[in-house]
Amino acid sequence: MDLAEELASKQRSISVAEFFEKNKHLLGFDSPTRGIITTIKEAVDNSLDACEEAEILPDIYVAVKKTDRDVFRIIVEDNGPGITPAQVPFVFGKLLYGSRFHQIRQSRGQQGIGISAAVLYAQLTTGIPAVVTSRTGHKSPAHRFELLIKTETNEPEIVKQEEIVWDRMHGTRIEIEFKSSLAAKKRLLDYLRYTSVVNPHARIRADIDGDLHNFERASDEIIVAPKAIAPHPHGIELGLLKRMAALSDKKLKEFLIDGFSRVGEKNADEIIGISGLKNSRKTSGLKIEELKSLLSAMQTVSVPPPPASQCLSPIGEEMIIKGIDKEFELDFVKSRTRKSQVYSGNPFIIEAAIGYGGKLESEGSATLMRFANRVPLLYQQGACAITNAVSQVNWKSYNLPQQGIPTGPVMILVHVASTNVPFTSESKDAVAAIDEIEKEIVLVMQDLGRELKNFLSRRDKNKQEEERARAVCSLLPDIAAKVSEIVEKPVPDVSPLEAQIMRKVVAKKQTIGGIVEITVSNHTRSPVSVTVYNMSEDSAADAEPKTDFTDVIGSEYNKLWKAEIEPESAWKATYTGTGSGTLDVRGVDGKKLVVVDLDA
Ligand SMILES: Nc1ncnc2c1ncn2[C@@H]1O[C@H](COP(=O)(O)OP(=O)(O)OP(=O)(O)O)[C@@H](O)[C@H]1O
Repeated sequence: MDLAEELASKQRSISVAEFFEKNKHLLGFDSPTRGIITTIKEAVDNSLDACEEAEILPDIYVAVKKTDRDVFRIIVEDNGPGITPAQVPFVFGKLLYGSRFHQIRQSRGQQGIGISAAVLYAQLTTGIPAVVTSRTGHKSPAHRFELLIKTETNEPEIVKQEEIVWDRMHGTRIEIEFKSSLAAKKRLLDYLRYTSVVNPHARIRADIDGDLHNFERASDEIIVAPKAIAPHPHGIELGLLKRMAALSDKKLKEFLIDGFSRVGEKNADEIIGISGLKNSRKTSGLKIEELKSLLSAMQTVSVPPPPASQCLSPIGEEMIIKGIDKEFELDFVKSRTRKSQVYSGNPFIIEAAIGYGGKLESEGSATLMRFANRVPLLYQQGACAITNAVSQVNWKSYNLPQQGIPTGPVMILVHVASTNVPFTSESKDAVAAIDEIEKEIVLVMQDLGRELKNFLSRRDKNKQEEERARAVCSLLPDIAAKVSEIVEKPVPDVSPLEAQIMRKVVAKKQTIGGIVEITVSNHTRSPVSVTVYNMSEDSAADAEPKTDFTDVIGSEYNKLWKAEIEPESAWKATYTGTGSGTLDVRGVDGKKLVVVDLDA
């Protein structure tokens, strides 16, 4: 046998499951430790996507339980729409099977590979079948499956299937067991926390080997999944055009108008004119050279950008702040959602936030939170376009030291939302270097950098003022003593004067529609509690908080008005009140600091 024949005898096709079994690192299963995070990430992404599609507020339960020395059971359960029993084996037991691959819209999952890769990993390391329970509504029973993947054929193997009684009305629960370790527990918790920041509508409860964590929702606003759009003429490649043309029975002009986003009569005529083709041609009969001319004409003609508002779902500035506020304590935070842009025909939106101070580490690099389609990116930070763009900014001009990314108590969040996030690999760890995306990130960082600089200089000015006030106050008792000695009067109590100098309380009143707005700026180092009194009946000195305010404040009475004000921060509240009132600020010890008459 000659060499060619010998080689030929060894040739055989490779199933996709076999390929990924060997190349599991490509899907984020490069180490047992990482396996846990990747599995939870894939399952939680699916749960959030499914809840959005069904317009349900997500309630997700995540558990990691040690079952043996190095075997862990991962459980993810959601209250989503469930999966029909006919689909369950394929969703979890076949790679490259999913509902999103062919749709042009923002979604977390794309390739139909994520969760089945986790099933494959489990069968590789422990051989234990994945257990899936799913129910599609109260009228249908729940089904429980034990599943494996036939690697040679990439087909599901149903080890067991039964109808069971499940106390959930609808939802899906997956249980996967594989060899791993909890060495990356911190990263896992970061993943859950970051997921909660960019999905403030989701409630996530986690039991990490007995350690319970609750990530509450900060918003009851249901997120509606964006709508799929047709491909944009500037974002299409020859292969897809060839397939679309072959499958269509339309004439050229109709094919262009119906098959592509933003192509109207005028653009279609222009494209056909430039391509040199006849409008009467049916696209299924176009030859490869003709398709090439058509493609080139499609990319030459100027067509409005794809309808981003339809197919993208940015988080929004307010929601980003809500998400950050519920998970981090910061002195300052600002966010931005940029206008949509396009790269190679794919629409994208950049959102970002910058936070400072609070409980952030004052040493070392800033906390950089990278997200793509509301999913945190946890690995390959150095290889990501987000990191590169953040490092390109000259942070020193915003008074921040930097070593690549800024250093100090800074938190930076960047979210890339797109119908086609250009990841560097299938494991979706890092965003590829696309000029248009990097440019947008640099711009948003510069904008937020200016905001942070303003905050820092305001804070420094306040600090200076406070130091001056402290210096004056330290002299007051001596001055009072000296003056009393001269005028031969008893030494007066200077503490109210000290209080006035040290504590700046600003009360703003706007009586439009009976709403009074109060702003309290506390420049003391000690926390203060704030109480509002209605002074129409009682005297300022010994008035009790009036219950007529509790109507407005409700059960939040204590929580809201006893709120601690961080040094150097402003505090704002709105309440409805008609009578004249005073604002009484007391120290934690109950000592009256200052009373401001709201009518003054
Ligand atoms: N919890 C769930 N609830 C409802 N449907 C689900 C759930 N999990 C998965 N699915 C369905 O199964 C399909 C396949 O999921 P899978 O994780 O394999 O791929 P994907 O999320 O589409 O893409 P990716 O490979 O990028 O993660 C999804 O497209 C979705 O239609």
